[in-house]
Amino acid sequence: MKEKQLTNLLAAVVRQVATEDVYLDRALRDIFKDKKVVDPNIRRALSLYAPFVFRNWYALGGGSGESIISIVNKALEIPVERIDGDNVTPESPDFPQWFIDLSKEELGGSWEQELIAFASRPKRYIRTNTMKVSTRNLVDELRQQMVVVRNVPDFPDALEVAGGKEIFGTVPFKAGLLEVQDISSQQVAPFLLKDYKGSGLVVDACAGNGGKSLHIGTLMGNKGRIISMDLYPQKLEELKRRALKAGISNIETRLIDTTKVVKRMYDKVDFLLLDVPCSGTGVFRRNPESKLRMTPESIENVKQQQADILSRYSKMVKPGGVLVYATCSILNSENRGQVDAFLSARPEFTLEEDRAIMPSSGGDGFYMARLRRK
Ligand SMILES: C[S@@+](CC[C@H](N)C(=O)[O-])C[C@H]1O[C@@H](n2cnc3c(N)ncnc32)[C@H](O)[C@@H]1O
Repeated sequence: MKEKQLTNLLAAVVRQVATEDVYLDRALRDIFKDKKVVDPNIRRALSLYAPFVFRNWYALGGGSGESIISIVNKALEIPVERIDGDNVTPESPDFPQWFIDLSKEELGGSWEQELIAFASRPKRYIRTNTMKVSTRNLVDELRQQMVVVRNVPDFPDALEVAGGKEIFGTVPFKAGLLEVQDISSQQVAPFLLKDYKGSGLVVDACAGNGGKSLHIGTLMGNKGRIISMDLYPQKLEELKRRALKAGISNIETRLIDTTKVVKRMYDKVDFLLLDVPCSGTGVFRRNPESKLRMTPESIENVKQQQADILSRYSKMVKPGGVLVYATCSILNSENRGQVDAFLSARPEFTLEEDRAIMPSSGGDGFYMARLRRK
């Protein structure tokens, strides 16, 4: 009876994601709410099997005409303990052939190791909001809430969530004592502010919901000035809500509704972050369903946006100022390739340092480059 329920619910989630373009997180959240799935074993099984199906989509027959129910049945043949224990290492990467070819071209000899790394479950990380609490006290508070966390070597403000109660329901989360943020993404704000000495205008020009802006605000100790920009007002509204909750008050938001918004800032910015839209090829572990939607055209399209943003927004940087270009892609053509093309067109910038974090390191695939205007 329970098996039947699990099969039906899993098939419903997979169908929604595969055929209706719904995000996996969203489909799971909706099914937990709408269908009132109360049995904790079924909830747990669904949240393990649904991402597993998409991490192994092609191996299970997706993309070659197999029915959803047959894909789901094949996945459910694998015992839940194996999926939970992260023990399923595929023999080959689970991607369409065109992406495998592209990865060989872009990543060289390490392509297979990196694509296979996406088969494991993502680790979950949080960042202490040091404006409100020390990491040590946060660990105590989370333990009282039955959340199992461990310290992360070399990242004093980061914790890995190893199990226990779901973090979103806890008192420390509701009180804004922490942010959920991948360990790779946590490297960007310190990379941007490496030479920040307590003064200078900081702009996060592709700020989205504010993951990086909040970290920047925290590192600046709520002093100085950050302008967070984006094309979408609803994202900036969410950023403001999160900043309020986190107790960060040095962020000002600015909607890019005309080209003038950026032009007005030419030559004014000391630290500019361009966390540009990208293919998301570094975060397949977290969003395994995104490989079903990606096409060669969508990647080309996003590369044009990156080049355009780099070319126009870099004019905001003042002489002597810093520009950090970041993506959550593993493709060289979106990363160092973009930076090199930019540098040859704009010799007034020099590259100080760049860092490519690959998925085999355990976190999301990420790239960041710090350039300085002469
Ligand atoms: C990778 S996401 C940023 C994530 C965000 N920085 C964070 O840490 O949560 C890229 C963002 O760029 C925004 N965007 C896309 N095109 C843009 C443009 N031309 N100018 C500014 N923002 C843009 C998107 O709306 C999206 O929020």
